[in-house]
Amino acid sequence: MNTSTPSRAPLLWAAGISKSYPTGRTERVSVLRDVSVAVEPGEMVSIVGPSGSGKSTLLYCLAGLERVNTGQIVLAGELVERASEARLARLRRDTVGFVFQNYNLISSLRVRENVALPARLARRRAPNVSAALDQVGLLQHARKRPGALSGGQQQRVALARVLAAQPRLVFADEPTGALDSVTGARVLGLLRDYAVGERSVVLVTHDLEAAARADRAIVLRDGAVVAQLRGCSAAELLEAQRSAPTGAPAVRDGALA
Ligand SMILES: Nc1ncnc2c1ncn2[C@@H]1O[C@H](COP(=O)(O)OP(=O)(O)OP(=O)(O)O)[C@@H](O)[C@H]1O
Repeated sequence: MNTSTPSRAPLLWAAGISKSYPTGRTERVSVLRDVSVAVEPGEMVSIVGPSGSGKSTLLYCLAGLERVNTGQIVLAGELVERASEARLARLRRDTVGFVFQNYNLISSLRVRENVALPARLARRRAPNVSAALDQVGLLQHARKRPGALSGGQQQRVALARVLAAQPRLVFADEPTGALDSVTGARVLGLLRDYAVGERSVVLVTHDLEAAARADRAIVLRDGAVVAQLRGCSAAELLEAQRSAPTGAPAVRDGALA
């Protein structure tokens, strides 16, 4: 693993991170092993791997939502391990947007209030809620409550909430999981377009076609990075997922972070 300090300042940099959970009084299950990742400004990175390989856990750790056991994460210039809970909460509020797999919308608030909330909490000036809802094709549902929407519509509200807040780093956990292929392609296009300038997107997905639209794909197996591919096809990702041996990261285009 390359754990040296990066030459260009990435928006997100993680070196040698490991994460385990207790499964009994003395036993632990190891979910992430010695994972190193860097995300540059303007980059869209996808994380793929079999079910249970640790994709969501990695996303949560990178976003500062889960603490790691070992290793370092630098998020927007801040060393996450050293940050107090309060500092970490501010960092997440000001820098990070997260599209959760289960949407995490507030059921008592209307759609437009849900979308406005993170931007308001971050004290950003008048978030453009209507534009964000329009981007995901849900402007006509702005006054409804989340419970009146389908799962796929709620997923798009969760994305609109992030788009309205305009964070520098967007983390999206299976953002097309509940969507039909046309709507899924539209959502991916929005995420793709978001990753420009100072802004980056990190995406977890089972959909290898979706993953291949990122600038770089990270392949996880058994909690370890087994390959990182830049500008690859879905077929190449499938092959990498199948064939790369655990513990021996494959690198293409010198893309290993
Ligand atoms: N809080 C926890 N306590 C114990 N084990 C956990 C916890 N969270 C995750 N795990 C375990 O970590 C492993 C990786 O889970 P994770 O959800 O990160 O995988 P994934 O690749 O995102 O899976 P999927 O594609 O099915 O969503 C799984 O075996 C899971 O059971």
